[in-house]
Amino acid sequence: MGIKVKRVILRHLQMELKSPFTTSFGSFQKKEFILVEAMDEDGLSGWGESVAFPSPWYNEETVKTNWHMIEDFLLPLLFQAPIAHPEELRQRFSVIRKNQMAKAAIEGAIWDLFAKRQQLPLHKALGGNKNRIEVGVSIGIQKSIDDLLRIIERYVQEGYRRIKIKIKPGWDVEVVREVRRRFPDVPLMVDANSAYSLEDIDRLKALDEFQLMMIEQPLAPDDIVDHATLQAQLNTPICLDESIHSAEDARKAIQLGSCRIINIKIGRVGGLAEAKRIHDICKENDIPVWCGGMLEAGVGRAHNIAITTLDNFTLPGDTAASSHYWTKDIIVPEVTVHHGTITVPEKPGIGYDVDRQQVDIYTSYAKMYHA
Ligand SMILES: O=C(O)CCC(=O)c1ccccc1C(=O)O
Ligand SMILES: [Mg+2]
Repeated sequence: MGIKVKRVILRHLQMELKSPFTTSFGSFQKKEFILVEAMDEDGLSGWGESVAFPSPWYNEETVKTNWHMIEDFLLPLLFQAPIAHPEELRQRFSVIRKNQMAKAAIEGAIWDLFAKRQQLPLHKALGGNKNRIEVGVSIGIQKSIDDLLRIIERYVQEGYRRIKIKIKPGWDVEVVREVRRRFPDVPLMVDANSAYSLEDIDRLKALDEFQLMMIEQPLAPDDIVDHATLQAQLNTPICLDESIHSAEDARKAIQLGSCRIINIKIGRVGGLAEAKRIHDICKENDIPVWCGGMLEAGVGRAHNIAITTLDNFTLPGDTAASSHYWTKDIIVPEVTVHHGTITVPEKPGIGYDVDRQQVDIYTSYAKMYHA
């Protein structure tokens, strides 16, 4: 008795961020994204969230390319035949090259539906084994070092398990030095979002003196070769984010020595099944992983919590509390963080109820598709 998806609703949502989030590649004031609702013949709904942004700054996908890929290619494949297990979608969607975030949005909704039909929380359906997860917080580039120090102070007091700060040329060594002076023991890491090249090797080596947990994605978003050269000359572990799009990428990066840690984002790698494969390959090779963030609303956040229960997610991820981003999230209850941990919900599926009223408030347009 496979899952027969009868209808899918795509909604385009816009949510104001509480404060702008600035990276080396650009600044976000608001979040614009696609919410996927997939309904089966019994009227159950599964939810997925595309993490593509409106502009192709982080990767090449956008909200509009995702809508196009989903509407014109992925939904016809989804409606083609019943689904015995969500892991089948990886194969079914493989005729479509790339477009991982579009695929993951659909696959995520089907995982939720699958878990609900089995009366299982999503984390159990994925094979996870934790009832709490540890989380950190990612802090954007600020106007001044003083502003940054004040913000870090607040999150350290709130109990977040590690602090990640965004860096770029001109906002790096001096900033990290001040942060370390003020917080000598806080678990600290930096994320460059590909703002450097091998020509900057001296600047990157200068970060070695600050006992950083890792440097995330210093070099180009598609590179694993230069990262291997860099890792050989750095003591600080490199963590890859943008460069890893699949389990195959992870295998090659590990073989080359391009990183010692991998950030797994469900959207970036094409879904939960691929995320699990990356987790497994990393585990076999003693490479710890953690769950990255894409400023997700509640549905994406819930998926991140579920995948983080797999046992090789040993480092705190970027899944901060709903209230860190939003005045009001789209799930009930919202995601809350206590002493730097999130209690994993035990209700079937993603474990949170989608607040349809709130979804309507944020929806600018929607379209329904029938099998
Ligand atoms: O709080 C979060 O969701 C993580 C924020 C973050 O670091 C990020 C946000 C947008 C795009 C890329 C990244 C990243 O991890 O590189
Ligand atoms: Mg990153």
